[in-house]
Amino acid sequence: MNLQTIDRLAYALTAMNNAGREVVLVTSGAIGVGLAAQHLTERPQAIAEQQALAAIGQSSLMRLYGERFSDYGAAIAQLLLTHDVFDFPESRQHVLDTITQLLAQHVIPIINENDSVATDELDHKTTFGDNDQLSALVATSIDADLLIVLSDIAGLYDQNPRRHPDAALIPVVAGPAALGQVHASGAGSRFGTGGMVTKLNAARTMMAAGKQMVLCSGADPKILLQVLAGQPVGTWFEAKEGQS
Ligand SMILES: Nc1ncnc2c1ncn2[C@@H]1O[C@H](COP(=O)(O)OP(=O)(O)O)[C@@H](O)[C@H]1O
Ligand SMILES: N[C@@H](CCC(=O)OP(=O)(O)O)C(=O)O
Repeated sequence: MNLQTIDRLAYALTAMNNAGREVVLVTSGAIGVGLAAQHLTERPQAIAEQQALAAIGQSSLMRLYGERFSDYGAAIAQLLLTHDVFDFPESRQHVLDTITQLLAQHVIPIINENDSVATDELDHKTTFGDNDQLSALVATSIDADLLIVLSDIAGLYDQNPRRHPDAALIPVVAGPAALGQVHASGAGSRFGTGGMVTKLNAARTMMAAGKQMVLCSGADPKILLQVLAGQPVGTWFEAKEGQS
């Protein structure tokens, strides 16, 4: 676990919250923290083992967030969601009502997939759903102005920079037609799951809802403050051509 990054994330999100922004955090990490707790170095293949690790890791992850956010004086809450919550209007509405209440009370909702009850239906197949899509689903459902995706990479490149050192960062992708031209592939690290493909799916969801998304490095979460200041960091996905 990268405690310094979590600390900086808590700092940046609290600063945003204090400035009057409504902040919702979608976080991964349950399985990763579970792996560390069980002294494992590789993610197991079996779904049941991964679900058990998520159950172990999620509570530690939240304890950590709880400590860090309270250091900065922010209150947090946990929501664990599965994709089907959004398929049923009543359950979707209950989730939205909960988030609305939390935001009204200046509490920062922290959302992860409820990995231990997630099934292998939908597009989960042999793996869990990805938090890139979940974050886009949440962002569009709550009518968020902006989705910021913090990744292990500085943004979208014209080809996978792990394989092509001469790859160039794409600062803006304006509209679905431009997104259609982009090449991307799967996960870049041992712990990442979806790779760029799932991030582009998230961007597609945001664009379809007429919303912006920024993809940037999560190495130093203070980058969030730069994004909100409109600085040209990472890749900005605009809903339409000519918006940036
Ligand atoms: N065109 C591309 N631009 C940037 N990254 C790419 C691209 N194609 C594939 N990737 C890979 O996607 C990875 C990011 O996805 P992933 O590892 O799942 O990240 P995270 O853990 O942040 O969700 C990058 O580290 C990189 O290896
Ligand atoms: N819900 C899972 C992670 C899902 C996921 O999208 O992971 P990642 O690709 O690391 O963002 C967890 O908390 O471990």
